[in-house]
Amino acid sequence: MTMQNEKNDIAIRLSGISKSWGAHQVIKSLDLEFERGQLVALLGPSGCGKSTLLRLLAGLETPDSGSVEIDGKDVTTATPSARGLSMVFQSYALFPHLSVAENICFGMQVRGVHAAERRQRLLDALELTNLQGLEQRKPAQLSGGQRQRVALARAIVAGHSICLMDEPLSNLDAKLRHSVRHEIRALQQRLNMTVVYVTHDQTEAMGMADKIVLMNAGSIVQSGTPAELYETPSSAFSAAFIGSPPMMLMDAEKLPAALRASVIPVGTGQEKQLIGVRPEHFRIVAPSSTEFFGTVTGVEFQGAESYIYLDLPGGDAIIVRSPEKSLLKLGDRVGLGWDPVDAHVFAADDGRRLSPVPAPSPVPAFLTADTSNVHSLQPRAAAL
Ligand SMILES: Nc1ncnc2c1ncn2[C@@H]1O[C@H](COP(=O)(O)OP(=O)(O)OP(=O)(O)O)[C@@H](O)[C@H]1O
Repeated sequence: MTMQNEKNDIAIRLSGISKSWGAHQVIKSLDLEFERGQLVALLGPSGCGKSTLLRLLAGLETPDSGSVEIDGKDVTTATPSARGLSMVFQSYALFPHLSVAENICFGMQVRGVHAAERRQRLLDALELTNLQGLEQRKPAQLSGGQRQRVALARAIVAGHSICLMDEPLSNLDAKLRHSVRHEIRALQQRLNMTVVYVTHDQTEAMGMADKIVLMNAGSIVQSGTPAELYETPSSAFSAAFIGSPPMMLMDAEKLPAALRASVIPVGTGQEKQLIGVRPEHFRIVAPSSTEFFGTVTGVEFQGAESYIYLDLPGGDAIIVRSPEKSLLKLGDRVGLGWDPVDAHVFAADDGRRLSPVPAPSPVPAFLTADTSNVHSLQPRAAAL
């Protein structure tokens, strides 16, 4: 890849961005790049600075220091309209007195886009967002999901390749959230848009994003693909934030010595540690085969799996995810174990990861397999 291409693949670059409100530093000297055509989720707990970061990107706030580059141009002090971005907010921000079509076309009209061009873009956006037939309705006559699709259509007709979204699904009920989430992802991929997507919902980020930027208290805690964050959390914070239920963190001192010794990395035995295991990686075994036990405090049947709530002798409580319908009852005592490769060790004081980062697993054979037969199938498929 040439230097020129490398530069072109970065849609947005933030360098040393800081922002304070009074004495409260909300964004702490942050560096971040957004690759073109990716959906990147800014994820983190309430108040960690996600929306502020998005507003700095949009030009709705100015950073105290650092720079914002879009498509290789410094836009740190540029107005929102000069940045060539579209935005979708949780509140939809639709004009109540305008119809769906008028809401979608409003920005184009203001910018003086020719009527025929406006009409064509409107028709395309209505089709992409599945809003045909609703053009004349007012926002009050639409469901929440339809209103959010109008907001999406408005972002699409703007024709910008970068779209910023701030919790666009949080006003929708759980079922609708799932379907609109799927629609947003499909649209983003179809139009090859660069989307920066703010959410505090890790399921949403895991399900939609090419990359997750996990934030806490104004800093980036970890960034990577959803699988990287899930499989190799860099800190106890990442481990406990990602996953539903998240990784279970147990005080290492309260676990049987043999179990502890099987996972603690050499040379780190002096400090207090937490051992993390994902709920699906616990094994329920016969009590006679282990020194590690738990007492059942609840069982939740979820259809495809069961969650078993257990109290551990040291006082920790854990959730075990079982792929079967569990027959365990309250008060049952069960033996527990895990495969050492599925345990993660963190420092108890600052939460940093102590266990080594495993080498990336080899690319599965089916992804590198000879694809000549795929090509040979194409003419046949075309003939059908
Ligand atoms: N205009 C403002 N004036 C003063 N403080 C502000 C302002 N905007 C945001 N803050 C503060 O900055 C911090 C970060 O806010 P921000 O909205 O970026 O967080 P967030 O991660 O998006 O949270 P949420 O998920 O709750 O929206 C919060 O403590 C908030 O109170």
